[in-house]
Amino acid sequence: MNLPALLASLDARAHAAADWGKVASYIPELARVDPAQFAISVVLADGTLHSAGQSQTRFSIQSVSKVFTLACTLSRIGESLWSRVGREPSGDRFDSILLLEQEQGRPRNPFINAGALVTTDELLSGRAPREALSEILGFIRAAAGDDDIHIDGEVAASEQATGFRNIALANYLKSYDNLKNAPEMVLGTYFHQCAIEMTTEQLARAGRGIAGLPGAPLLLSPVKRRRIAALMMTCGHYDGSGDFAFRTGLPGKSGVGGGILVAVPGVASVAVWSPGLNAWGNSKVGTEAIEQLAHETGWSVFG
Ligand SMILES: NC(=O)CC[C@H](N)C(=O)O
Repeated sequence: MNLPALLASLDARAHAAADWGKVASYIPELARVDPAQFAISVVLADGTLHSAGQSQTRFSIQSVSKVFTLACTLSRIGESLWSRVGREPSGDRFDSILLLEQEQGRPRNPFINAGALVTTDELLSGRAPREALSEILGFIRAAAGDDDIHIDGEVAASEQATGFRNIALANYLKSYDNLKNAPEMVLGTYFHQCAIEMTTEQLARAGRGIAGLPGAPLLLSPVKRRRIAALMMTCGHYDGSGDFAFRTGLPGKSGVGGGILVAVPGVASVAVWSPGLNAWGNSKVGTEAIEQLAHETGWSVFG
């Protein structure tokens, strides 16, 4: 397989796309992003990095951050997280409130917004938001081996001003006693973690540990990385998780900024970015590129 040529062909194919999908419009800063952009980066088990497209362009990782927050929270408190958050796909949109009432304020999984708010609440546990955020950023920087990874304050402020659904979710969780900290503190931390910006190269490197690549910084036990990857597979694309698994056979976590982090256990860590989204709120062209990559390489957790 000639990976550089394959990635170049994915870039060319992306730019031939008649329909890039629609950028997220509910966060004003993201609504301004040009959808006609594409980047893909792959780190292989031998440590080599291969990219095509705008792999030096920083984008808002949004919900891809939930993977790293979950890793930090599991490292901090371990299994007790699961008394407050489930591990089942929700079958609903990422920002849905529907099941929260039926299930007494215990979110289905850590990747839908309600579950991510609880996970962030655990990480916060009485500390100042700045401390929890520096733990998340510290984890990502160490995982990527790169300190030049930061939070875009304008994106965070933009979501803080308009994130009424998340504000509703946090208050609803609090009413069920499933937030320990004040909703404003949790929301502030969550909006800032979502506003971390990275290039696909940085994200692919940060995903090496979750993919279990040799030589990755040892930040996660094998059990934790397998569990995180299992949740990516079953819940990482919300109500589009089944479709993503069917099309790619790989665990992935998407964000409304158009990024997707994909783990090919023991083989590769992949990051793709294209800001236009499909109907589920996952990168449209990014998903198509991962589908094609999996098809051409034969990469799949199903052998
Ligand atoms: N799917 C996402 O990426 C959602 C993240 C976004 N910050 C939100 O909470 O709505």
